Amino acid sequence: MLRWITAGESHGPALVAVLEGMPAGVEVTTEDLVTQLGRRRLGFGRSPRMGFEQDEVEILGGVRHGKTQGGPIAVTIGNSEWPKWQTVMSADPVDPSLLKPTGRNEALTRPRPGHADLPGMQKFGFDEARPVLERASARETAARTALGTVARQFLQQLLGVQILSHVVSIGKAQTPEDSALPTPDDLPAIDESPVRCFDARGTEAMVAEVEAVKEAGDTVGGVIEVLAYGLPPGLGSHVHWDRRLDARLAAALMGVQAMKGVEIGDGFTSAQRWGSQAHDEIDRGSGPVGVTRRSNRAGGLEGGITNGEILRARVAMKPISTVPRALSTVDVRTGEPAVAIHQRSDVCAVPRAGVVLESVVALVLAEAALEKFGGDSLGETRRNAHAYLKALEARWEGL
Ligand SMILES: Cc1cc2nc3c(=O)[nH]c(=O)nc-3n(C[C@H](O)[C@H](O)[C@H](O)COP(=O)(O)O)c2cc1C
Ligand SMILES: C=C(O[C@@H]1CC(C(=O)O)=C[C@@H](OP(=O)(O)O)[C@H]1O)C(=O)O
Repeated sequence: MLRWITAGESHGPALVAVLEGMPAGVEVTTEDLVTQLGRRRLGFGRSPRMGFEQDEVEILGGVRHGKTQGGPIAVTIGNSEWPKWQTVMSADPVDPSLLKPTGRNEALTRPRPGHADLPGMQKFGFDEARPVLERASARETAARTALGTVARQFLQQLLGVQILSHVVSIGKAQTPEDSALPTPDDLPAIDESPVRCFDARGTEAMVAEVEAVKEAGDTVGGVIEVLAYGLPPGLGSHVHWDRRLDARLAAALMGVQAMKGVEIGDGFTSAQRWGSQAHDEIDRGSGPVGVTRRSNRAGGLEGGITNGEILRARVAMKPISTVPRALSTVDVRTGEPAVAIHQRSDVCAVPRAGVVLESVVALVLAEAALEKFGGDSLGETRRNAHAYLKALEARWEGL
C-alpha cells in the first residue's frame, strides 16, 4: 500500500509531505525534487508570488545517499515568505496588540465566489476566510509535486514509464484537433513553451488569450492532458469500484485545486459516437506483449485496467476565482453587498498546473504498480514485473 499525506498552510513556515510504502532502492535526489518544483513555478499567466518566492526543499527522512530506504519519505518545503507572515500565521498565541487590523492582519470577511472561503467559514464556524484559504490554497500542490517526483522516479526505474502533460486549451484558444500526441521525445519543447503546449499554432493563440484576459482584469481556465507512456497491461482492476484505475485517477486529478472535469481517453466525444467508431480493435502485433490496438480512444484503460496503450487523461481547470475585476459578494461582518477579496493572483494557472497533475497521476500509478507487483526493493518489484510481462508474451508462443 502506498500512502501520501500533506500538511501546512500557504503562508505558514513550511509545507510537510510524507510518502509511505515506497520500496527501497529507488534513486531520487533533492535536485530531482527541485527540478519538478521549478516546473510548477513557470508558465505564462502565473502569479507575481511565483516570481519572488522560493521553494526551499529538504528531504528529512526515508532517503540516504540518493536512494530510498523503504521507510516513510518525509519532505519539507519552506516558504521563503514566512518572515513576513510570522505574526499572522503564528502557531502560538501572539500579543493581540501585534494583530492590528491592517494589511496582512485585515479580517477577510468578503468571501470570493469560487474559492473555498464561504463554504469553509460556514462549515468550520470561522468568521473570516483566513483559516480556510490558507489550507485551500494551491500552495499545497508543491507538496504533492515533491512526493509525485519520487513516484515518477520509481515508475521510470521500474519499467521506463514516462509521464508528461501538455496544455490542450486556454479559454477558447486550443491546440488544433489534428495535432500529434506529444511523446517523451518532445518533453524539452513542451517544458520550454510558455504554455507547455506541443503545437506552436496553439501556443500563440493561448498566449494572446492570457494577455487579453489580463488586460481585462479577468482570469481564465483551460484543459490539460496528462499522458503516461510505457505502462504494462494489468494495473488497476475491474472487480470493485474503488479498485478501478480510471476512478482512482479521476479522484486524484479532481483532488487538485480548481479541477472540475476529468475525461479518460476520448471520454465525452465517445458518448457521441456509435460503438463501431468508439472502441479500439485488437490485432496480434509487435507490441511488448504480443498484441496491439488500431487506435487508442479508450485512453489506455478498459474495465479500470491498463491495457498497455498510452494512458490519456484530460482535466478541465476552472478560471482562478480571485478575479482582479472583483466579483460581487456579501461582507459577512456587516451583511452588506461588497466586492470580493483581491490582492494578487494567477491570471491563468493552467500551464503550471500540468506538473501537479502529472505528479498525482504518478502517485496513483505507483500505487497500482506496487499492488500488482509487490516487492520491498526496486529490484524485487522489477523482477516480479518482468516475470509477469514474460508470462504475458509466452501466452502467444506457438499460436
Ligand atoms: C497551480 C494552481 C494555482 C492556483 N492559483 C490560484 C490563485 O492564484 N488564486 C486563486 O484564487 N486560486 C488559485 N488556484 C485555485 C484555488 O486554489 C481553488 O480554486 C480553491 O482552492 C477552491 O477549490 P476548487 O476550485 O477546487 O473548488 C490555483 C490552483 C492551482 C492548481
Ligand atoms: C503560492 C502558490 O500558489 C498560490 C495559490 C493560491 C490559491 O488561492 O490557490 C493563491 C496565490 O497565493 P497568494 O494568495 O498568496 O497570492 C497563489 O500564489 C503556489 O502555487 O506555490
